[in-house]
Amino acid sequence: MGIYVSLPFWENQVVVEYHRKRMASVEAKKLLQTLKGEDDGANYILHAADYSIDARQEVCDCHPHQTCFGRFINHRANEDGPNLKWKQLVVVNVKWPFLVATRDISAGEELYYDYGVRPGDINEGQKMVFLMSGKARKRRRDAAVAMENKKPKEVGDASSGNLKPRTAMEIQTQDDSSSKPGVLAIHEREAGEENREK
Ligand SMILES: C[S@@+](CC[C@H](N)C(=O)[O-])C[C@H]1O[C@@H](n2cnc3c(N)ncnc32)[C@H](O)[C@@H]1O
Repeated sequence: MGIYVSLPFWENQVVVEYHRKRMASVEAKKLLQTLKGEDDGANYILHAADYSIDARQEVCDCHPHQTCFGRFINHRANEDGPNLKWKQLVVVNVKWPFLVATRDISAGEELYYDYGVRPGDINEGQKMVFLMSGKARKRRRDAAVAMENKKPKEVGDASSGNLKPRTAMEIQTQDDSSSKPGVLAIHEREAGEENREK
């Protein structure tokens, strides 16, 4: 589940309070030792400087009939452009964590903030499968294509086991009648040779 907004927000506007049970960070750290996996809700605990908010439960004693929307907001790392960041605001002399828009947010957008965790380092041994943002997916695709373009292609007669690595190859459909239809062959393009595919 994630949170999608039905109204627009503008940059720096407070979107939601991360409100639930407040506890000292020392206490939260002890609690984390007892939580084994993400099913225990460890990722619903937000750590501020000297206090933490335990939002494992949907409701809290002071708001027994209201859910905390902040606890449903998913993670997106800062480099992938989350649209929220958390900020402490003082309410009646007490600091509380709020989620504030990092840019204008349009109605219909999903909310994200950076939990400050990275694959491999979440709460010592706990696992979180990281969803990839569209941008991160594109970066990975582009990197794969760049790698593929750099890689020397191997050519030759596979049946004889006589594969010769070559670079700067052109791959086109086999047009030799003696070969099986549809099999790909690799032809080295001579300088000035016409492109046989055209
Ligand atoms: C604070 S909750 C966020 C709301 C959660 N999606 C839900 O439905 O209750 C944190 C949990 O959401 C999931 N989550 C949040 N961001 C994620 C991401 N970028 N990739 C994968 N799972 C994510 C993980 O299961 C994590 O333990």
